[in-house]
Amino acid sequence: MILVEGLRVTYQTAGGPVAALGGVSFRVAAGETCCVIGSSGCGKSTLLSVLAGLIPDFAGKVLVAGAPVAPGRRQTALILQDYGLLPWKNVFANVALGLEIRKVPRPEREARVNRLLRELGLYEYRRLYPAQLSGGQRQRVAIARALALEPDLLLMDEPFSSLDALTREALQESLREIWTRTRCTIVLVTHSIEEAVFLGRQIIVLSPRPGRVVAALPNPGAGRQDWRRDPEFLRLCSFLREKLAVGAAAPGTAAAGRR
Ligand SMILES: Nc1ncnc2c1ncn2[C@@H]1O[C@H](COP(=O)(O)OP(=O)(O)OP(=O)(O)O)[C@@H](O)[C@H]1O
Repeated sequence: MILVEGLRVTYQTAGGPVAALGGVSFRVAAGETCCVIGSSGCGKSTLLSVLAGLIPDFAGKVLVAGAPVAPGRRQTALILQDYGLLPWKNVFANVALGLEIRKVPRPEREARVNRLLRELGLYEYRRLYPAQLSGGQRQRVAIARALALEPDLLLMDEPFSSLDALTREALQESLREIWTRTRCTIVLVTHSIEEAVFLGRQIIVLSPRPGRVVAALPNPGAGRQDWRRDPEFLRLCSFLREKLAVGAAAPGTAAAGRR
Protein backbone atom coordinates (compact mmCIF):
# COMPACT_ATOMS: atom_id res chain seq x y z
CA MET A 1 0.00 0.00 0.00
CA ILE A 2 2.86 2.34 0.82
CA LEU A 3 6.36 2.34 -0.58
CA VAL A 4 8.84 4.96 0.59
CA GLU A 5 12.38 4.88 -0.80
CA GLY A 6 15.15 7.34 -0.01
CA LEU A 7 12.71 10.06 1.05
CA ARG A 8 14.39 13.39 1.81
CA VAL A 9 12.62 16.59 2.72
CA THR A 10 14.39 19.90 3.23
CA TYR A 11 12.50 23.03 4.26
CA GLN A 12 13.78 26.38 2.99
CA THR A 13 13.65 28.87 5.85
CA ALA A 14 14.89 32.42 6.37
CA GLY A 15 17.73 30.94 8.45
CA GLY A 16 18.75 28.53 5.66
CA PRO A 17 17.74 25.00 4.66
CA VAL A 18 16.40 22.67 7.37
CA ALA A 19 16.79 18.96 6.57
CA ALA A 20 13.72 17.26 8.11
CA LEU A 21 14.00 13.78 6.60
CA GLY A 22 17.38 12.42 5.58
CA GLY A 23 16.65 9.35 3.45
CA VAL A 24 13.75 7.32 4.81
CA SER A 25 12.76 3.95 3.34
CA PHE A 26 10.03 1.52 4.41
CA ARG A 27 6.95 -0.31 3.15
CA VAL A 28 3.51 -0.94 4.59
CA ALA A 29 1.42 -3.76 3.14
CA ALA A 30 -2.28 -3.18 2.46
CA GLY A 31 -4.45 -3.81 5.49
CA GLU A 32 -1.56 -3.42 7.93
CA THR A 33 -0.90 -0.89 10.68
CA CYS A 34 2.34 1.01 11.09
CA CYS A 35 3.35 3.32 13.94
CA VAL A 36 6.09 5.90 13.47
CA ILE A 37 7.89 6.98 16.61
CA GLY A 38 10.87 9.23 17.31
CA SER A 39 11.96 12.27 19.28
CA SER A 40 10.33 15.66 18.87
CA GLY A 41 11.26 17.37 15.62
CA CYS A 42 12.63 14.24 13.92
CA GLY A 43 10.29 14.61 10.95
CA LYS A 44 7.29 12.40 11.83
CA SER A 45 4.65 14.95 10.82
CA THR A 46 6.65 15.77 7.71
CA LEU A 47 6.58 12.10 6.73
CA LEU A 48 2.82 11.92 7.25
CA SER A 49 2.28 15.13 5.25
CA VAL A 50 4.24 13.63 2.36
CA LEU A 51 2.07 10.48 2.49
CA ALA A 52 -1.04 12.70 2.50
CA GLY A 53 0.23 14.47 -0.64
CA LEU A 54 0.57 17.78 1.19
CA ILE A 55 4.31 18.23 0.56
CA PRO A 56 5.05 17.99 -3.16
CA ASP A 57 8.71 19.06 -2.80
CA PHE A 58 10.62 15.96 -1.80
CA ALA A 59 13.41 13.76 -3.12
CA GLY A 60 13.02 10.00 -3.38
CA LYS A 61 10.16 7.70 -4.29
CA VAL A 62 6.77 7.61 -2.55
CA LEU A 63 4.02 5.35 -3.87
CA VAL A 64 0.52 4.99 -2.39
CA ALA A 65 -1.48 2.05 -3.72
CA GLY A 66 1.04 1.70 -6.54
CA ALA A 67 0.79 5.31 -7.77
CA PRO A 68 3.07 8.29 -7.08
CA VAL A 69 1.67 10.17 -4.10
CA ALA A 70 -0.50 13.14 -5.11
CA PRO A 71 -2.74 15.64 -3.31
CA GLY A 72 -6.44 14.97 -3.08
CA ARG A 73 -6.39 11.16 -3.18
CA ARG A 74 -9.98 10.39 -2.22
CA GLN A 75 -9.32 7.14 -0.34
CA THR A 76 -6.71 8.72 1.95
CA ALA A 77 -7.95 10.21 5.24
CA LEU A 78 -5.81 12.37 7.51
CA ILE A 79 -6.63 12.87 11.19
CA LEU A 80 -4.75 15.55 13.09
CA GLN A 81 -4.31 16.27 16.77
CA ASP A 82 -6.63 19.28 16.85
CA TYR A 83 -9.75 17.44 15.56
CA GLY A 84 -10.54 20.03 12.83
CA LEU A 85 -14.30 19.95 13.51
CA LEU A 86 -16.68 22.65 12.34
CA PRO A 87 -17.92 24.38 15.53
CA TRP A 88 -21.25 25.45 14.01
CA LYS A 89 -22.25 21.93 13.00
CA ASN A 90 -23.44 19.28 15.42
CA VAL A 91 -21.84 15.86 15.82
CA PHE A 92 -24.04 14.20 13.20
CA ALA A 93 -23.48 16.98 10.65
CA ASN A 94 -19.72 16.98 11.23
CA VAL A 95 -19.51 13.25 10.58
CA ALA A 96 -21.83 13.49 7.56
CA LEU A 97 -19.98 16.43 6.00
CA GLY A 98 -17.68 14.53 3.63
CA LEU A 99 -20.53 12.29 2.48
CA GLU A 100 -22.66 15.33 1.76
CA ILE A 101 -19.86 16.90 -0.28
CA ARG A 102 -19.55 13.66 -2.24
CA LYS A 103 -23.32 13.66 -2.76
CA VAL A 104 -23.92 10.28 -1.14
CA PRO A 105 -27.73 9.81 -1.10
CA ARG A 106 -29.36 10.77 2.20
CA PRO A 107 -30.57 7.30 3.34
CA GLU A 108 -27.12 5.79 2.82
CA ARG A 109 -25.50 8.81 4.45
CA GLU A 110 -27.67 8.52 7.54
CA ALA A 111 -27.18 4.77 7.80
CA ARG A 112 -23.39 5.06 7.55
CA VAL A 113 -23.13 7.95 9.98
CA ASN A 114 -25.43 6.39 12.58
CA ARG A 115 -23.54 3.13 12.43
CA LEU A 116 -20.23 4.88 13.06
CA LEU A 117 -21.69 7.02 15.82
CA ARG A 118 -22.91 3.86 17.57
CA GLU A 119 -19.61 2.09 17.03
CA LEU A 120 -17.66 4.99 18.54
CA GLY A 121 -20.07 5.51 21.44
CA LEU A 122 -21.27 8.87 20.12
CA TYR A 123 -24.86 8.19 19.14
CA GLU A 124 -26.38 9.82 22.22
CA TYR A 125 -24.25 12.94 21.58
CA ARG A 126 -25.23 13.30 17.92
CA ARG A 127 -27.15 16.56 18.40
CA LEU A 128 -24.44 18.26 20.48
CA TYR A 129 -21.88 20.73 19.13
CA PRO A 130 -18.07 20.28 19.39
CA ALA A 131 -17.81 22.87 22.19
CA GLN A 132 -20.14 20.70 24.31
CA LEU A 133 -17.89 17.63 24.03
CA SER A 134 -14.79 16.43 25.88
CA GLY A 135 -11.46 16.14 24.06
CA GLY A 136 -11.87 12.38 23.75
CA GLN A 137 -15.37 12.73 22.30
CA ARG A 138 -14.18 15.34 19.79
CA GLN A 139 -11.41 13.06 18.64
CA ARG A 140 -13.97 10.25 18.24
CA VAL A 141 -16.03 12.57 16.03
CA ALA A 142 -12.94 13.34 13.94
CA ILE A 143 -12.28 9.61 13.55
CA ALA A 144 -15.93 8.92 12.63
CA ARG A 145 -15.85 11.71 10.05
CA ALA A 146 -12.73 10.25 8.43
CA LEU A 147 -14.10 6.69 8.47
CA ALA A 148 -17.45 7.75 7.00
CA LEU A 149 -15.63 8.13 3.67
CA GLU A 150 -14.48 4.52 3.90
CA PRO A 151 -10.79 5.27 3.30
CA ASP A 152 -8.32 2.54 2.44
CA LEU A 153 -5.51 4.57 4.05
CA LEU A 154 -5.87 6.29 7.40
CA LEU A 155 -3.07 8.67 8.38
CA MET A 156 -3.08 9.85 12.00
CA ASP A 157 -0.77 12.46 13.51
CA GLU A 158 -0.59 12.02 17.29
CA PRO A 159 -4.36 11.73 17.40
CA PHE A 160 -4.61 10.90 21.10
CA SER A 161 -1.76 12.96 22.56
CA SER A 162 -3.91 15.56 24.29
CA LEU A 163 -6.09 12.98 26.07
CA ASP A 164 -5.79 11.57 29.59
CA ALA A 165 -4.39 8.06 29.94
CA LEU A 166 -7.73 6.20 30.33
CA THR A 167 -9.47 8.06 27.51
CA ARG A 168 -6.44 7.45 25.38
CA GLU A 169 -6.55 3.69 26.01
CA ALA A 170 -10.28 3.62 25.25
CA LEU A 171 -9.67 5.35 21.92
CA GLN A 172 -6.78 3.06 21.09
CA GLU A 173 -9.16 0.15 21.69
CA SER A 174 -11.82 1.75 19.45
CA LEU A 175 -9.25 2.19 16.71
CA ARG A 176 -8.15 -1.42 17.10
CA GLU A 177 -11.76 -2.60 16.74
CA ILE A 178 -12.27 -0.43 13.67
CA TRP A 179 -9.11 -1.75 12.09
CA THR A 180 -10.21 -5.33 12.79
CA ARG A 181 -13.53 -4.64 11.04
CA THR A 182 -12.36 -2.52 8.10
CA ARG A 183 -8.75 -3.65 7.66
CA CYS A 184 -7.85 -0.26 6.26
CA THR A 185 -4.15 0.52 6.20
CA ILE A 186 -3.20 2.77 9.11
CA VAL A 187 -0.08 4.88 9.60
CA LEU A 188 -0.03 6.51 13.02
CA VAL A 189 2.56 8.95 14.33
CA THR A 190 3.00 8.86 18.09
CA HIS A 191 5.32 9.79 20.94
CA SER A 192 3.96 6.98 23.08
CA ILE A 193 5.89 3.71 23.24
CA GLU A 194 2.85 1.78 24.57
CA GLU A 195 0.60 3.18 21.85
CA ALA A 196 3.09 2.20 19.15
CA VAL A 197 3.38 -1.34 20.51
CA PHE A 198 -0.39 -1.74 21.01
CA LEU A 199 -1.39 -0.52 17.55
CA GLY A 200 1.54 -0.86 15.18
CA ARG A 201 2.01 -4.23 13.51
CA GLN A 202 5.15 -2.59 12.22
CA ILE A 203 7.00 0.07 14.23
CA ILE A 204 9.28 2.54 12.47
CA VAL A 205 11.78 4.26 14.77
CA LEU A 206 13.20 7.51 13.41
CA SER A 207 16.50 9.11 14.46
CA PRO A 208 16.64 12.77 15.50
CA ARG A 209 16.47 15.29 12.65
CA PRO A 210 17.10 14.71 9.85
CA GLY A 211 14.96 11.63 10.43
CA ARG A 212 16.29 8.29 9.25
CA VAL A 213 14.96 4.82 10.02
CA VAL A 214 16.81 3.49 13.06
CA ALA A 215 14.69 0.32 13.22
CA ALA A 216 11.67 -1.23 11.55
CA LEU A 217 10.26 -3.71 14.06
CA PRO A 218 7.69 -6.34 13.14
CA ASN A 219 5.01 -6.59 15.82
CA PRO A 220 2.45 -9.23 14.80
CA GLY A 221 0.81 -9.26 18.25
CA ALA A 222 -0.63 -5.78 17.68
CA GLY A 223 -4.30 -5.88 16.79
CA ARG A 224 -5.09 -8.54 19.39
CA GLN A 225 -7.49 -7.41 22.10
CA ASP A 226 -5.46 -8.98 24.91
CA TRP A 227 -2.09 -7.86 23.53
CA ARG A 228 -1.53 -5.27 26.31
CA ARG A 229 -1.56 -8.06 28.92
CA ASP A 230 0.90 -10.29 27.07
CA PRO A 231 4.44 -10.44 28.59
CA GLU A 232 5.77 -10.03 25.06
CA PHE A 233 4.04 -6.61 24.92
CA LEU A 234 6.09 -5.38 27.89
CA ARG A 235 9.26 -6.88 26.50
CA LEU A 236 8.75 -5.06 23.23
CA CYS A 237 8.05 -1.78 25.06
CA SER A 238 11.41 -2.09 26.87
CA PHE A 239 13.17 -2.99 23.64
CA LEU A 240 11.65 0.03 21.88
CA ARG A 241 12.61 2.30 24.78
CA GLU A 242 16.24 1.18 24.33
CA LYS A 243 16.09 1.69 20.57
CA LEU A 244 14.78 5.22 21.09
CA ALA A 245 17.52 6.00 23.61
CA VAL A 246 20.20 4.74 21.22
CA GLY A 247 18.57 6.62 18.31
CA ALA A 248 18.50 9.80 20.40
CA ALA A 249 22.19 9.46 21.06
CA ALA A 250 23.18 10.35 17.49
CA PRO A 251 26.88 11.12 17.01
CA GLY A 252 27.78 14.55 18.26
CA THR A 253 24.81 14.94 20.61
CA ALA A 254 25.09 15.45 24.35
CA ALA A 255 23.37 12.09 24.92
CA ALA A 256 25.99 10.35 22.79
CA GLY A 257 28.77 12.01 24.76
CA ARG A 258 27.40 10.60 28.00
CA ARG A 259 27.52 7.02 26.77
N1 LIG B 1 6.92 24.37 7.39
C1 LIG B 1 8.14 24.27 7.91
N2 LIG B 1 9.10 25.15 7.62
C2 LIG B 1 10.34 25.02 8.13
N3 LIG B 1 10.72 24.03 8.95
C3 LIG B 1 9.80 23.12 9.28
C4 LIG B 1 8.47 23.18 8.79
N4 LIG B 1 7.77 22.14 9.30
C5 LIG B 1 8.64 21.47 10.07
N5 LIG B 1 9.85 22.05 10.06
C6 LIG B 1 11.05 21.58 10.77
O1 LIG B 1 11.32 20.26 10.32
C7 LIG B 1 11.67 19.41 11.40
C8 LIG B 1 10.71 18.24 11.47
O2 LIG B 1 9.42 18.74 11.84
P1 LIG B 1 8.18 17.75 12.08
O3 LIG B 1 7.03 18.58 12.49
O4 LIG B 1 8.02 16.88 10.90
O5 LIG B 1 8.72 16.88 13.31
P2 LIG B 1 7.93 15.91 14.31
O6 LIG B 1 8.80 14.71 14.50
O7 LIG B 1 6.56 15.69 13.83
O8 LIG B 1 7.92 16.80 15.63
P3 LIG B 1 6.95 16.69 16.93
O9 LIG B 1 7.11 15.31 17.44
O10 LIG B 1 7.51 17.72 17.85
O11 LIG B 1 5.57 17.01 16.44
C9 LIG B 1 11.66 20.30 12.65
O12 LIG B 1 12.98 20.70 12.92
C10 LIG B 1 10.81 21.47 12.26
O13 LIG B 1 11.24 22.64 12.92
